[in-house]
Amino acid sequence: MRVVGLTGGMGSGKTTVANFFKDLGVPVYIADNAGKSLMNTNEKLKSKIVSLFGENAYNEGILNRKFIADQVFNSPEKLKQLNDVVHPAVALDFLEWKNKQDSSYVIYEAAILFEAGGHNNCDLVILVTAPLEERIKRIQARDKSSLAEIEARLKHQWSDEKKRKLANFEIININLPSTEEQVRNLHEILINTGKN
Ligand SMILES: CC(C)(COP(=O)(O)OP(=O)(O)OC[C@H]1O[C@@H](n2cnc3c(N)ncnc32)[C@H](O)[C@@H]1O)[C@@H](O)C(=O)NCCC(=O)NCCS
Ligand SMILES: Nc1ncnc2c1ncn2[C@@H]1O[C@H](COP(=O)(O)OP(=O)(O)OP(=O)(O)O)[C@@H](O)[C@H]1O
Repeated sequence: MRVVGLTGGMGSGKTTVANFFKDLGVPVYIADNAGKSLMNTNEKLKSKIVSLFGENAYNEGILNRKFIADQVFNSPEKLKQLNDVVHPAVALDFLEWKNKQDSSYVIYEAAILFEAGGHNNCDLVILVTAPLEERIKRIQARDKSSLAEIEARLKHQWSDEKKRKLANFEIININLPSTEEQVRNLHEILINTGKN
C-alpha cells in the first residue's frame, strides 16, 4: 500500500483536497487532527507537554491551544520542543491506522510534512498551492485570526518554491470545480501506476 503525502501552506486548501480524495473512497489520515487528539488523550504525551509548558497547557484535561500557539509560534525553540514530542506519537498512530486500511494507497495529510521530514516516509507527495494573498483571505474568513497571528505561523513554513522541488504532483487550488477535477485525474494516475 502506497503512502501519498498531501501538504501545502496554511490556507492552501489541503483539507479541502483531502475531502475530495475521501469522496473517491481513498482512506485519509489528517496528521494535524491526530496530533490534536493525541495531545488530549495520550497520557505520556500530555505529561511531556506539561513539563515543557507548565500546568497552564491544559484546562480541565483539554489542551489550551491558544496558550500553546502564542508561545510556540513566537519561539522557534519552543516550537521545535513541541514538534519533537508530538511528531513521534503521530507517526506511531499513523502506522497503526495504516495497518487497518485496505486500499491501493492512503493519503497522509500534514501541514508541515517537508519541514518535519515526514516526506521521507511517503512514496509520493502532492503539494496544494494557491496565491498567498488568497490563502491569507481564506484563513481570516475561516479562523478570524489576525494578520500578525497568520504571519507568525507562515514564518515557520517553507515557501512553495522550496516545497515544489520535493513534490511529485501539484494541485493548484483556486477554483473548486477545477480542484476537484485535478483530484480525480490524479486519483486515476495513482491507481494505474500502483497496479504492478
Ligand atoms: C500549536 C497548536 C496547539 C495550535 O493549534 P490551532 O488549533 O491554533 O492550530 P491548528 O493545529 O489547527 O493548525 C492550523 C495551521 O497552523 C499551522 N501550523 C500548525 N502547527 C504548525 C507547526 N508545527 N509549524 C508550522 N505551522 C504549523 C498549519 O498551517 C496548520 O494547518 C497546534 O498547531 C500544534 O499542536 N502544533 C504543533 C504540533 C504539530 O506540528 N502539528 C502538526 C502536525 S502533527
Ligand atoms: N478554492 C477555494 N475557493 C474558496 N475557498 C476555499 C477554496 N479552497 C479552500 N477554501 C476555504 O479556505 C479555507 C482554508 O481551506 P482548508 O481548510 O482546506 O486549508 P488548509 O490548507 O487545510 O488550511 P490550514 O493549513 O490552515 O489548516 C477553508 O475555509 C476552505 O473552505
